[in-house]
Amino acid sequence: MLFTQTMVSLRYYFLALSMLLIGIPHGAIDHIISSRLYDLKGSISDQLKFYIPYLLLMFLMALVWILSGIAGFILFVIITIYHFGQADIEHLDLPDSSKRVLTISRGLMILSLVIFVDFNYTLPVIGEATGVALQEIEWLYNNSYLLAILLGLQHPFLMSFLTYQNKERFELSWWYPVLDSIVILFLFLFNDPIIGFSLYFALWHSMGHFLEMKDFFNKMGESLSVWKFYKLALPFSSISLFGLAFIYLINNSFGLEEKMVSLLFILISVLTLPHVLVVEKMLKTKR
Ligand SMILES: CC1=C(/C=C/C(C)=C/C=C/C(C)=C/C=O)C(C)(C)CCC1
Ligand SMILES: [Fe+2]
Repeated sequence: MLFTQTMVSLRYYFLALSMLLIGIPHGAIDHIISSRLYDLKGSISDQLKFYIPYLLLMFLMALVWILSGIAGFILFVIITIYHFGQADIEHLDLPDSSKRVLTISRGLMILSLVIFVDFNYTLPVIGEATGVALQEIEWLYNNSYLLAILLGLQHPFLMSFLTYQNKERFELSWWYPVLDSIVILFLFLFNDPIIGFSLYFALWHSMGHFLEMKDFFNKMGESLSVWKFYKLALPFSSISLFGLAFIYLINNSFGLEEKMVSLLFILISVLTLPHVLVVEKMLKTKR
């Protein structure tokens, strides 16, 4: 119990550390990836070819949130499911149809676990962001833990089924991805959602992305060491961190935890839309 309480009191440090070490940097080299993808040089017109669409997409996402919290949230749910699923499933040697199923199933598992394992905490946060008091929808509230378990369990099941069916492609290790999906399920079921999310975001999502980027650089005849990665990510990571610190300070003086987390949540989603499209293009090009 004491251990759990200590962990919960430290959860925002966990989240900050995970975002600082890799969550933010993994998106902060989108401009470098794009310059390789679209063969952009240092000229102003080439730079604008990246920044205008990228910023426009961020603006668009912010606009959706402003116009309708629920529309912003639904769009974000779709993007997150796809992006989390894709980043984890892409490297598996499976037929495209199985990959598509597993991408959705994986993203659905992770997002549902984040949202439903501790709905007393997350539903008010989402309620604050969307303006819809989800925590007052009785059916949802009463069945949250069941939803977490069902939407969580479907993934290891589908994964076992589809990897076993293709086991000749994996030789002895068809069950590795199954084990991996069970580890994630347990990671979330027995943890605070913020801690579960931080660990998943740093150790699976961002790490997987880093390896894909490294691979992408190699295919382009360049290298990407950890050191080079951080150096390239430094400018935009610093900007994001200053922004976050600023919001944190402002909110702290008004002091409302739900408001702060929900704002963080909206910001993540604004940054995520263009990022997802860059990653999508990178993965398609790599094939
Ligand atoms: C619901 C919810 C959260 C979910 C965050 C998500 C789902 C982030 C997705 C990020 C992506 C897709 C990044 C891509 O690189 C938080 C912030 C943990 C706080 C508690 C409520
Ligand atoms: Fe990502």
